Amino acid sequence: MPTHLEPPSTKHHPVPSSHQSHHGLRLDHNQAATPWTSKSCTVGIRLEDVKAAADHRLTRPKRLLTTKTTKRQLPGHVLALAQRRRLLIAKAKELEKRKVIAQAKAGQRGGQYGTIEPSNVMTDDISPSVASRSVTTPALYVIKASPGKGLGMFATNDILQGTRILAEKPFFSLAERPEVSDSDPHAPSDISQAFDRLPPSEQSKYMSLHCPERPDSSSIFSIYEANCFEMGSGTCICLDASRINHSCVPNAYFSWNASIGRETLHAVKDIPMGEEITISYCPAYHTLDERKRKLEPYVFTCRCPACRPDTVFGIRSQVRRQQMLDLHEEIAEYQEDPLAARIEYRHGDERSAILSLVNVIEEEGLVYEKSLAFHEAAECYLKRGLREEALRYANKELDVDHCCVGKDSPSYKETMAFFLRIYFGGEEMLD
Ligand SMILES: C[S@@+](CC[C@H](N)C(=O)[O-])C[C@H]1O[C@@H](n2cnc3c(N)ncnc32)[C@H](O)[C@@H]1O
Repeated sequence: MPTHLEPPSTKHHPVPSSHQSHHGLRLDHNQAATPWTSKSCTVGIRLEDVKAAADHRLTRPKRLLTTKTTKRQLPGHVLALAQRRRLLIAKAKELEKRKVIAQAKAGQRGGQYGTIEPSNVMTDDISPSVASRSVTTPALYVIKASPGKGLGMFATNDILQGTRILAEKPFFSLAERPEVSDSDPHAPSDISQAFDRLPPSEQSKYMSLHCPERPDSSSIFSIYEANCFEMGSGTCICLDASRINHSCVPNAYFSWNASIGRETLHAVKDIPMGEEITISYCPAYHTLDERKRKLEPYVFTCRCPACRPDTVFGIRSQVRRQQMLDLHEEIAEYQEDPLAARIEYRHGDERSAILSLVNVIEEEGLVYEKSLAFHEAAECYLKRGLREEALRYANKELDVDHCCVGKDSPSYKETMAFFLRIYFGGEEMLD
């Protein structure tokens, strides 16, 4: 089953050819190796964080004053940045205030990226199983029939982009055992033993989850494969999250947040009340045929806009997905051998290939994938000594990560660290 893979500390570019293991809702993108440089940071800018980090840094005078870069940049440049920062902070506060008002009007609680605490966020003083059960009357979504798809998750309010829709504790989990198989790190016996340890009432909840008809395997195994999510180095079942259906152009993003020990779901677009909330069970860097193959274990035919070759969007999507793959390869080539790449490819340099990739991703209506592209763009500008541009793209990366994983996610914090390293001195500051 498709699984959201959120590695604890790094993000990697997707490499379609090596994507083998999409069991359950395990999201593959984090797992994939990549010819691109691995990304060691994460998400969306909150100016308060920049300010807090800046203040923190300024209270560490020794390090500040012994930094070659800082000494060189203190005059004028720092003052201008500080001035700009003050203006941006004021603007961000105003925007935040407006968003809170808008969300209050929409009947939601909270009002910023990642700050909404939906009613299904469980407290630590109840067991995961009880907690999962308590997710029956969530504020932002309802689980109900989705025509042709079984059950699905639907927005009960207008949900703003970046809102944390769900933060669910695992119902039960399994440590990964790569020795079992590369593509399927869980032995059926691991799953049935974990199942046997559940109390009968929990077993019946487990058995009520969707079970694809697969004659080759037991129901307990098929249910796990069709419903499990990546969870650090293992996988888990979350009762509500398991009801989210797939779209190749999803409106939400699912990831494991190790800081809070929960699977989180964020709106990557504004989701109108009544709309189905969807995630992608497989990586975006796949052609239509490849996606079909990846989705086979789930035993359904995807009819999302990207999988409709009878529509204009569907036709164009096929071109774009191929472009994404080609650009991915081209960027890797520029990083490995720029001279050879310049002869072979039309873009002339890595930077313009990355910017083309960002455009294609945007046209395709994908969001999370932009984070990696923005990161590459930031690093690329940094390599050329174009710090302001690098900062601009690191800032965009931070925004995407903020929207997709939330500020409390370790990967967001890594992206913030990356952003701040550029902000405070560029590449020389990278340690
Ligand atoms: C993790 S479950 C999702 C919730 C499930 N619909 C339910 O009733 O519990 C995965 C299963 O949902 C169905 N499904 C998911 N996305 C779908 C889609 N886009 N179209 C049709 N069926 C879908 C498939 O049967 C798939 O095996």
